[in-house]
Amino acid sequence: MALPKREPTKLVPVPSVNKIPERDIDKSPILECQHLGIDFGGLTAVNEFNMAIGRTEIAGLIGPNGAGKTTVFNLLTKVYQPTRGTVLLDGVDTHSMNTMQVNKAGIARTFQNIRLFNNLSVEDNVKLGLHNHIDYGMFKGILRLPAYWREEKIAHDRALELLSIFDMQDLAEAKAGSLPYGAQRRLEIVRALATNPSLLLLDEPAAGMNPSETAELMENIVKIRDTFQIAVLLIEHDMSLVMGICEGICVLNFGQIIAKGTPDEIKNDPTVIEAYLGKKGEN
Ligand SMILES: Nc1ncnc2c1ncn2[C@@H]1O[C@H](COP(=O)(O)OP(=O)(O)OP(=O)(O)O)[C@@H](O)[C@H]1O
Repeated sequence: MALPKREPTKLVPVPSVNKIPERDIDKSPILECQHLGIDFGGLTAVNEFNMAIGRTEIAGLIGPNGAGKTTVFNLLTKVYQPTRGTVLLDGVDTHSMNTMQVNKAGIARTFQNIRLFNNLSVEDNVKLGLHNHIDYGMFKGILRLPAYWREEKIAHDRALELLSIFDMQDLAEAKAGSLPYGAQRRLEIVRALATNPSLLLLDEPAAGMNPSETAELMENIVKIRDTFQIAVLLIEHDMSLVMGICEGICVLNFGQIIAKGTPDEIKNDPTVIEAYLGKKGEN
């Protein structure tokens, strides 16, 4: 399947990161999941998962431990093939795509447990994400032709530009494994952004962060959405983050959607309170 090549978005200054726009979901969703489900032997981990996400929406996927949230991410990124249902990315069925093809088509993700190349530099970790989109060419690389150096310079400049989102450009030469925990989480997001996604999946981005790091992360997620004009779907247990920046929230319990709505609707939904928020101590 021929996928349209997307130009990387130019970074532009963001006037305000506090403005939450109207949900644009009805205009034309970037992602649609229809009757999505997966069984592992006798266990139905996810069933009848129906969700649409607007092109510049920040959406949340919440639910108790084991509810099926990461499994949904694994279905969207083709780590798992669904047992049933359809995923449409920008209207295109991802059924026949593998993980790499889904990434090229526009879905990038970070992981619950950080997965960086610890012995590579920060810059090289970002360049690995850029690789999908820059044509180094084997012979150009081996022979170190001028075109190789031109593309290498483009990759270097783009990596620093992306790192500057989190003010990490001065850390470009540091080993990824030497960074503090919060910075490693930020680097994972930068590396995902380097693949030029139209939908960014963040699996517990605030895990292990202190409240001030989480507040900064919230601003940065909004800034990323505003700058790149992309959609973000995040899994998070930190309700201040979810309720603070998500426009639409989907709640899973035992693999089933039990509620969907705006933060206010979710906060006041008795099923959610009983299944999840109540148990978490009225966050
Ligand atoms: N590869 C697999 N084989 C068998 N069962 C699996 C597999 N992956 C996930 N599961 C099961 O599917 C269910 C959902 O797991 P999942 O990790 O998606 O939950 P989660 O909502 O992300 O939980 P947490 O918040 O703890 O990360 C669990 O019962 C889990 O044991």
